Amino acid sequence: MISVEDALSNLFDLVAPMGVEKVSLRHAAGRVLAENVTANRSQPPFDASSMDGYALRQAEVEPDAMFKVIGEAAAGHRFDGVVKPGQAVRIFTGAPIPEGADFVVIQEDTTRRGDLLMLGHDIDGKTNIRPAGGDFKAGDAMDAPRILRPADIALLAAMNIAEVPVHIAPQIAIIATGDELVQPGEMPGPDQIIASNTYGLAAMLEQLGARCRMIPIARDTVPSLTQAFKIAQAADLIITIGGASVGDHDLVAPVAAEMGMEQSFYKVAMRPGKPLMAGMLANTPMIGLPGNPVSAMVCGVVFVAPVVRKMLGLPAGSAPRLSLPLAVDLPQGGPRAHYMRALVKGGAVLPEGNQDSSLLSVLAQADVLMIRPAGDPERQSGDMMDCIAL
Ligand SMILES: Nc1nc2c(c(=O)[nH]1)N[C@H]1C(S)=C(S)[C@@H](COP(=O)(O)OP(=O)(O)OC[C@H]3O[C@@H](n4cnc5c(N)ncnc54)[C@H](O)[C@@H]3O)O[C@H]1N2
Ligand code: MOO
Repeated sequence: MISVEDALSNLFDLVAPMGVEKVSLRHAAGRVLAENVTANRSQPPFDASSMDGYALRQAEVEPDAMFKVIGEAAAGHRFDGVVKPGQAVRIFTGAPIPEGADFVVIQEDTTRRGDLLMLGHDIDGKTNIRPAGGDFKAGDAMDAPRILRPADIALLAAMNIAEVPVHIAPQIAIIATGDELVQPGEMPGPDQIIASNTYGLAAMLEQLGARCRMIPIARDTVPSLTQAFKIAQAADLIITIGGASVGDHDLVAPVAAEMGMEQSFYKVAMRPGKPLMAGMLANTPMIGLPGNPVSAMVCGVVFVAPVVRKMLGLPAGSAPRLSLPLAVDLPQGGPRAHYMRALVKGGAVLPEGNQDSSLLSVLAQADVLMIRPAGDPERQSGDMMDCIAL
């Protein structure tokens, strides 16, 4: 049995970041930027008015000063002439500042009659001009890697980057194993249940940006599992669920071995999730998750999601932690790290009463996984605990 940390580091050794493809900006949200990109232009590309008003010379601003309005500058339509002493140009937000002007008086501070403009008495020193390149300059970079958020998409658009280099989404094959399983929506026999954790895992990994393919359920026979592995082999990562333990029908390890899998490790000192295995099947990394629904989902959070993040080009690291005070006292922990389903109440973390690894209802209402390291001592209410948000 190896530690969670060693298991994760072994898993990172099995995978490499995916290659790069260009996608249109419209399809880049949520993808991982793969190369630094640089702005094709500056924004704003010219000194621009930030208000509706009049462009003139700041040196001439004083109470009751009079100007002659000689033209208009609107967004998309600059004023071509030069503003000379005693002159002003009607200007609107977003318009280029005309040559000669260095100040915009907002229209609320003016009185206009025909071509004549008179300033009011309370004009402050704010120029109301956005300088050229004040947002970003041509050549400014957005650095990779980076998960592109909506604000990044807006920035890339303003930089006039219509095609974005992103990491190719890994294709993940998910194999459920077991004679007892049917797909959601099917009619289960009297001894059967519905495959659930495969769906939870696919949702988790697709949310990160992977593409998941549900392989037909492998039955508890060597030919059926062999067939499932063959179908899955074109994927970038194979995940099996179930059949990982020591029972007579737990065939994942022997069948994978028969097919030439180079095992990286088997069994991790954690609960739930002990019978986790991983290795290379031909050239495809494979992770075998335990079948208990909560075990598979916890292993998804602790191991598979970080592996997928590495494949997506993000830094290899464990799931992000937050630190929360414990709401209750806890007796000494066991020899395996315990990833406890827990609620967050009033800012404190409260482990749920029943930690059985079959209880999806408990997992679904949990806010965090609270981590008790292997050999954790007795804990008092108020002790700070590492948690992973769910
Ligand atoms: N003698 C021992 N028995 C078990 C041990 C052990 O160390 N010694 N470990 C236990 C632990 S811990 C776990 S976890 C399970 C893992 O077993 P498997 O990975 O072989 O999983 P299965 O036996 O196939 O299934 C376990 C359980 O989960 C249900 N299951 C399986 N796949 C799915 C699915 N896709 N969706 C929903 N539910 C699924 C399955 O019906 C079983 O109820 O082994 C313990 N036993
Ligand atoms: O480790 Mo099992 O995954 O405890 O239920």
